[in-house]
Amino acid sequence: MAFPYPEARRDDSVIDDYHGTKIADPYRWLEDPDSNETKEFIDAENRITRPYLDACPVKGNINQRLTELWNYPKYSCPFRRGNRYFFFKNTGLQNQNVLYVQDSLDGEPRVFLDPNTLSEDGTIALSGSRFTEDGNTFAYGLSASGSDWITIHLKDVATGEDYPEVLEKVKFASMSWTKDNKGLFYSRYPDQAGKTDGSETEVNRDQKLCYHRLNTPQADDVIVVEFPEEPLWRIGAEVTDCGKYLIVSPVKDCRDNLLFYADLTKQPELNGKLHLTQIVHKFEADYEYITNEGSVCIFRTNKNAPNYRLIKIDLHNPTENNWETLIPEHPSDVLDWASAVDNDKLVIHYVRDVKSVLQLHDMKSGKLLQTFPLDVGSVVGFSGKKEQSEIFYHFMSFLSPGVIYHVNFTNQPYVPTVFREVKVKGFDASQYEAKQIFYTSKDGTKVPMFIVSKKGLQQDGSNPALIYGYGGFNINIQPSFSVTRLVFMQHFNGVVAIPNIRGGGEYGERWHNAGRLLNKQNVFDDFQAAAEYLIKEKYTRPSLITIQGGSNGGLLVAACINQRPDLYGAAIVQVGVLDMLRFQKFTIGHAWVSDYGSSDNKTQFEYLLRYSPLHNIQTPTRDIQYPATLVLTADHDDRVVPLHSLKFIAALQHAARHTPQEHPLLARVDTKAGHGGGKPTAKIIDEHTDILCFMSQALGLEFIK
Ligand SMILES: O=C(NCC(=O)N1CCC[C@H]1C(=O)O)OCc1ccccc1
Repeated sequence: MAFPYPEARRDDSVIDDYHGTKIADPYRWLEDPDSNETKEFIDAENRITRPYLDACPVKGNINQRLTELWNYPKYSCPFRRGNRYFFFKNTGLQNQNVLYVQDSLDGEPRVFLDPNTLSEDGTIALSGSRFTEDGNTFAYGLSASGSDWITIHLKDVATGEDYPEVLEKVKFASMSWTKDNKGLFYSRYPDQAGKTDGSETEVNRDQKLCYHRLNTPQADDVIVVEFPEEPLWRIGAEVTDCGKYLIVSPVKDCRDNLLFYADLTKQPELNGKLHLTQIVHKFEADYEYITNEGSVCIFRTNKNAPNYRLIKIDLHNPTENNWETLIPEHPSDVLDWASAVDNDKLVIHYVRDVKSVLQLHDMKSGKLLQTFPLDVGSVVGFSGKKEQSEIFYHFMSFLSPGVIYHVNFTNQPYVPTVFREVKVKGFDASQYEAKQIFYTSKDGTKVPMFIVSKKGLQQDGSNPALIYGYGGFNINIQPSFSVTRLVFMQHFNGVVAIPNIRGGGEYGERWHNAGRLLNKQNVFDDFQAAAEYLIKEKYTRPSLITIQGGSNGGLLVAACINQRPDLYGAAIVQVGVLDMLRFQKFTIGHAWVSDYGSSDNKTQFEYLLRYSPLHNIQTPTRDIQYPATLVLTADHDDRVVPLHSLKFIAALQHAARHTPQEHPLLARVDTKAGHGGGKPTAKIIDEHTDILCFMSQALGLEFIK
């Protein structure tokens, strides 16, 4: 079916010079989100995509099943603040989760904050929140249309009334109250010319750490930390459990941070710049504050420990040769997070071959006290505090949406009890199976992969497969429950495959380093080898494979269809990073150089040019054409600005015009939506309906009732 793709103007006068190499960028004009020409291009793309998706004969069935299965109650772990309990709940199809408050764990829940009342279409979302130590004041961020920008609001917990002030120009902010409950530290950007609603592309720079006193205007806030000579740094800050110190952790990209601390008892007035003592002087590792006993702080770090370890740093003598190891690096398990509980214990989450392990350790000695039993899956939620004698944790797997466990430390032995178990109407987990296999990648590396499907599927190559990948930024893709994948398995006999490709953090820093900078091609090789494994083992065949990824995963999918268009039947490229020569010029893109490098560096430019999706588009021939490809983005995505997707689809459609390319190459550009965070349920279901419709249409998949 030849498509009348929009004819996007090609401005051949735009030629960039990278270290002597000339690179054309004919769709540079698509980088202006506000030009009429860009808006018309977006409308033209949606005008061909919408009818194609709506023509899907089983769209109604797909949408109905997604909606039915989605409609199960979702809960967060309860958490205690002051003398109240709180928890998030979604009855099933609510656009945004609702925050409830109880006077006791089995008290009658009352709505505390319902973001659904803040907008008709659910596009106002809660994004970050912090209670004061006494639990009487609640700071919360609101984001609109999926943007990373938030406004901070302050609510009196007892009355539910908001204080008058609203804190603006906040993004990538840590919020941390002083223990006197009178104010909070937060990070903000300076006022900038032009709009800041998330549809702009200007670089985020010059972030400051401020202190806000409750019930005063933001204009009176004080800049307490800034690094004016480092405009790209983001400033993390956290008041220690004891309230005496402020830990300040600047980060310049997406890994490694410095460490400073301020003794708040020596500068309690907080009316100017804080005096900082520097602890870590080089960007060479991650350091994350866990808790402290007096001046001795516990940090999680990968310094000399690629699988991470816990160390103790005495703020009174913080030089590295005085650091002590509290919990040494495990030879294979990755120390993913740690949390102080019950005054003298640490709950520690490990990732072992991509599966969760949850342990209790003695805070003083580091000694293992107990391992909490878990099925194969992930701990996706946790609540507990140093001074509290109970914890909750939320377990999830491919086939279970969630069990919340409760552990009370007031009596031995510490036995987890089921606090809440959620069932999904119309889903019988016993009909499905999830397994983990290890396959061999191009360079011989063993890569784990989860394979989930109906039990008893014939391995005769006749099943459609959906391969999802990410592959970057030290992110672990652990088992999770997905209604959309359930519909694909139940109604298309689909096989869902999740390869844990390099670039992620599944095997610590080594795995991350093996998939970034000049090793990035390993990520694509791993993903392509996953498809080849599924074909060889007769789970599926190329024309029935869909590959899917978002953001860095969108880069993965787009690079893979450029490199191996023959291997797949369909490709879903969500909010992808697709112009690898220019990503650092927009919003927070400069932070990604830790994984990608930068075209400003000659060696890295030459490497980036070899895989950048926008710069490696092939011309389809009779023998080899692109798989059916759907590129998705949205107008308020200020994490990965939509220009990546717009330039890519324009170039792809241009390459395909007047060639034997028959499979559709389409773009779906949503409005009042962003990178994904905070997306209302209605929009998520619409988007997933479209994705399954695209797969069904493109691969000719029959819907099994
Ligand atoms: O840019 C990122 N993270 C990396 C990111 O979002 N990436 C990296 C590549 C594209 C996109 C993605 O994969 O989602 O985070 C910015 C941030 C958020 C919160 C606090 C501090 C800093």
